[in-house]
Amino acid sequence: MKVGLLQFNVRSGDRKANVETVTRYMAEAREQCPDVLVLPEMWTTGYDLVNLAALADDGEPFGALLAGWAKETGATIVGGSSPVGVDGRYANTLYAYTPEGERILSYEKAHLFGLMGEDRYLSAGSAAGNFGIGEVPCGAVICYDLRFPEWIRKTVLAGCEILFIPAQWPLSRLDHWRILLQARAIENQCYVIACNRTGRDEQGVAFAGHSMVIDPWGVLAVEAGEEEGWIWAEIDRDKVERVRRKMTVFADRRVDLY
Ligand SMILES: NC(=O)CCC(=O)C(=O)O
Repeated sequence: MKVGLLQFNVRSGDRKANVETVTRYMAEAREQCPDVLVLPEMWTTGYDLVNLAALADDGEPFGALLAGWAKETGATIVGGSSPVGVDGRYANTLYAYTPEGERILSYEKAHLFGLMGEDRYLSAGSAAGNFGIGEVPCGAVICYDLRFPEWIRKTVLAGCEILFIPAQWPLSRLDHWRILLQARAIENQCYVIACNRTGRDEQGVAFAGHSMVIDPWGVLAVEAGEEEGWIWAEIDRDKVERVRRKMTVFADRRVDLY
């Protein structure tokens, strides 16, 4: 499975510019014959939460754009997230689409990040983000969800060999980003595919980039720097099976204790 992660400088409040950027990169991705493409968190609008009512959509055209790119590239798209509003309730929502343009996941971020104002403007989701890419069981969480191992373990116990994590994670906590991603991969013995944004927002906050793919043994398969663009990795599903067989963490859990 060939996976591409796109990190770019998301323009706050400028949906048109962000869509243009991704459209340009999708044309580039097609040349790579990808299986899966991943986008960052809140890539359509950034964190312009004060203007949420004007910027959010009801799932369209966000969904139609992703479905179109999935068909155009022939890849499953794990489409990062966007503010989606229904009945005056807004959620940080992740969609995924098959290459045929069928939606296979709608996941709402479960843990709202107060330091970026999410708790004041957004509603939290409460359903786990399990889905499948063909026969491969996958899961997804969004950014701050990464700090909640219980939530991710629940997703993995429901069946997950590849965990996707779109993010807008600041450069000032790059060490947390890397350590937590590796820990989630090691403890859950699954691939972690984490796609972060780059650049600075309008308040001058710098974002880390450093999108990465980590294998089920915790080894970095690929890691971006801070520059914009695609990074690519090959996922070997057998590796998950080998690691889980070698070290029987799931069978060894003390479910009588916790
Ligand atoms: N967008 C987010 O959820 C950011 C989370 C974050 O920065 C953290 O340190 O956690």
